[in-house]
Amino acid sequence: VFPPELRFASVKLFYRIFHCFSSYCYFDITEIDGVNTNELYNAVQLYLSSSVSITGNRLSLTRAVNSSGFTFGLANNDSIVDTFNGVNVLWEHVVTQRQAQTFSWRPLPDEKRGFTLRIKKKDKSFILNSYLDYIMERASDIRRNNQDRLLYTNSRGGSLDSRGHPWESVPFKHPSTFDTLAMDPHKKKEIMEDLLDFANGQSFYHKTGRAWKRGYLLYGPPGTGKSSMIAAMANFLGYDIYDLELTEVHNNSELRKLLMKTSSKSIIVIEDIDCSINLTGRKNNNGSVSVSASRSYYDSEIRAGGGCGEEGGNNITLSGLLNFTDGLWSCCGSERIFVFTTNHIEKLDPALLRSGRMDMHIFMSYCSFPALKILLKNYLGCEACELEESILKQLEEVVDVARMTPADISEVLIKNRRKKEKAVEELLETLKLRAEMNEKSGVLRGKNVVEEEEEEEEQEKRALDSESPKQESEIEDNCKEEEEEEEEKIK
Ligand SMILES: Nc1ncnc2c1ncn2[C@@H]1O[C@H](COP(=O)(O)OP(=O)(O)OP(=O)(O)O)[C@@H](O)[C@H]1O
Ligand SMILES: [Mg+2]
Repeated sequence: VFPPELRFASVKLFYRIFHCFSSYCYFDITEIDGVNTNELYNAVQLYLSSSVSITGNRLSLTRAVNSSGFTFGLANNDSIVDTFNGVNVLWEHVVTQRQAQTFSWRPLPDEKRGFTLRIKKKDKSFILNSYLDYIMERASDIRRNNQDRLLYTNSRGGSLDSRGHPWESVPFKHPSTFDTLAMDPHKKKEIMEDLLDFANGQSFYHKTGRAWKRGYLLYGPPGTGKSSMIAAMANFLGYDIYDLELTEVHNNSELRKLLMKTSSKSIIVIEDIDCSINLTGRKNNNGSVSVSASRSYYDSEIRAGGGCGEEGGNNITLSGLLNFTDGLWSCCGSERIFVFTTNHIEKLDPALLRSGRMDMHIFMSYCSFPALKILLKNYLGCEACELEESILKQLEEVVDVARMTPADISEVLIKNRRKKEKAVEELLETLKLRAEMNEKSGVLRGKNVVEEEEEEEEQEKRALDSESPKQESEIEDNCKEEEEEEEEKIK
């Protein structure tokens, strides 16, 4: 009887009047917002899964890819009351059939899903300000607890995936933990406490006006557990790992984009920082110019200066990298840990080692006796007290002089892991042999191992505190010399 326009107008009027008298307001959170996935929808779903699992009679159950846990959900068109700081709200899960699709860039699901949040009008500002933030936070906690860690890599070079992400991820299942990590227990405890302080330190970082991030530099010979330590850190804190391949990054702005696409609660790793990019090598130890290093330094200068960056060329500069870890951009997320590893700390540019850059420098050294005990326990399942007193004593005497890495030792142990006695025997033999060799070579060069170690430490220290402006200008001078020399060679 009524024309459709009039019918529509009267329905609208009816709703207006109804809303004026109603003390509630409603918010729709749809699964797909235009063409984008609505992050809030997923967050609400996860958040409700934790409370719904206790109260609901009919629930939906899902298990995501890469996930080791199940997620409960509100069944279709079901509702639940949630309480936040004494305020009650009602959540309803609304599922309707989508109308036949017209043209769309992306195929949309047949069902249109969404949550409707009903709150009292008087609670509106309170709820909108803090409740939704709280939900996002809780959801990401739940996601992290349910899901296996992820390991991201930028090995694709600068190309993006279909969702515009520069990182590729795989489930991260490295079994290394602080329990299995063989190193001095005091040092280990110190690192674990430092990590915990960091993870629980939101208010501290906020109060002191510092960005919520921390840097660790792991250095030491190959096979001493630097990579294992990173895995242990990730497993300990439940963080994802971003393994940054610097050689795949072409310039500073690409580096910044990569950083912007990392999430909070993650460890950003640059392994072998001395090799992956020519930030160093401007000067080698004794001050003379190292040709291979200076050539690539020179080359990269030309590329940067001439603006003719070839495909695959690498134009990252030290200042770009420092901006990445230190500058304003480094704060575009929070709760992030940067870890750099190197086998040659003395090759690093002093600018990277300056205080405040890397908060903690951790030396991963050759296997010590306390570390050896951990390895024996891990590989043979035997506590030190189960071994003969005399054997233990011999092991203790010889292990430091042998200077074997935990990787070397675990190889010996793994070979005989079924026969404990034989494993320990062989280990002792190998250690003795190595110790003897070290002592001999030390004698031949007129030094003993301890002296050598001291020298090594001194070198490290030199690298650590070479910060004075004089030294910096020295480096610059050297660079110029280097360039001149190169130019001559090229001519
Ligand atoms: N401290 C350690 N505790 C337990 N296992 C270790 C330790 N160090 C090395 N290993 C064993 O040796 C293997 C190699 O160690 P890892 O890759 O961590 O060494 P790295 O210091 O990162 O070496 P590189 O400098 O060559 O990268 C690991 O798979 C691990 O099993
Ligand atoms: Mg490694």
